Amino acid sequence: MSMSTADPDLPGPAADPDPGPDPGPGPAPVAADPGSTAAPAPPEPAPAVAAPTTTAPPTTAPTHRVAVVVPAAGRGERLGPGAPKALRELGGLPLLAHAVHTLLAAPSVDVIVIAAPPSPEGVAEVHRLLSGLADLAEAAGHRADTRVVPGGATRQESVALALAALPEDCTTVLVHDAARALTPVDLVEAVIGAVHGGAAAVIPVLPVADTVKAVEGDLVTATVDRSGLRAVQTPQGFTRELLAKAHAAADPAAPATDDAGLVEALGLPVRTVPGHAEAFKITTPFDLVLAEAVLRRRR
Ligand SMILES: Nc1ccn([C@@H]2O[C@H](COP(=O)(O)OP(=O)(O)OP(=O)(O)O)[C@@H](O)[C@H]2O)c(=O)n1
Ligand SMILES: C[C@](O)(CO)[C@H](O)COP(=O)(O)O
Repeated sequence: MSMSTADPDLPGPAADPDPGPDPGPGPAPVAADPGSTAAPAPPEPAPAVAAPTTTAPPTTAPTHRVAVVVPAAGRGERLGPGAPKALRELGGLPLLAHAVHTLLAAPSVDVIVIAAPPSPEGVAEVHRLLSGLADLAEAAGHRADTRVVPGGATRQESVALALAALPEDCTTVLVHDAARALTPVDLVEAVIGAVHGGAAAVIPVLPVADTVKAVEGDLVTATVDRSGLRAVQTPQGFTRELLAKAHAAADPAAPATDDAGLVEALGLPVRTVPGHAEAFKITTPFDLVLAEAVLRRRR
């Protein structure tokens, strides 16, 4: 891939004149908004099975490619009734389209593997969405390898299924929630940079903004010292070897809420990099309102 974050060919927002409070030395918001000027191409007939979708493979394949696994199979129960969360709309496009467009705009990302909502309709919808994005990327001269697998019953299982579909030559792997639809491309690049810099497991984190209490029922039992606490985001980055080892040792019956947790369970170190406020996870209806506002401000 050879795409810059400020590529004028891609539909992206203008630089934000008022970026608002920054969480620290994290990356600045970037022009990676898939929804600002163009929607994906009209839906095309989708394949009946989850065949890999490959768009314009590079003419000379590098031997150490970077892959991003995108768990997108969640139902979005906290968002309320409706389609699987990754397929719900934000600014006229599915959350997953926003997330994938950002990954397509990240210069260091070579391969994207999506764990789709597991129903045949969900998988077909993700194929349709990707073909729309591929048209856009190709028109702009960008190349990315995209694959789709049906996701699993838990996030951990969805990630494991996507890992099984990774091309052999991917030696760095990021895991990135479709639900973090507005994550800046610079954060993706920062995580890849940290892995390439020698950290085998890397996660973006933010300080905890609120006072934190321990409770039993409706009674407070303690005020927790939050100075050593961090809220964790994605993308989380790993050497492929370590991530594969962590998933191989994982217990499907007691799934971890994030991939770094599996590395911690091995007793191995996980490094942090500064996260970004706009990489928040769209979980509740209020998060969707917030995301719409962020998108409007980018435009
Ligand atoms: N079986 C699952 C569950 C979750 N995810 C993905 O993991 C990410 C983080 O999960 P979360 O935001 O908690 O999504 P949901 O599980 O869909 O949310 P809820 O608990 O409200 O249903 C999302 O991109 C989601 O699609 C997944 O791929 N497979
Ligand atoms: C992986 C994650 O996004 C890190 O914050 C998060 O744990 C996933 O969401 P969940 O609500 O814990 O399933």
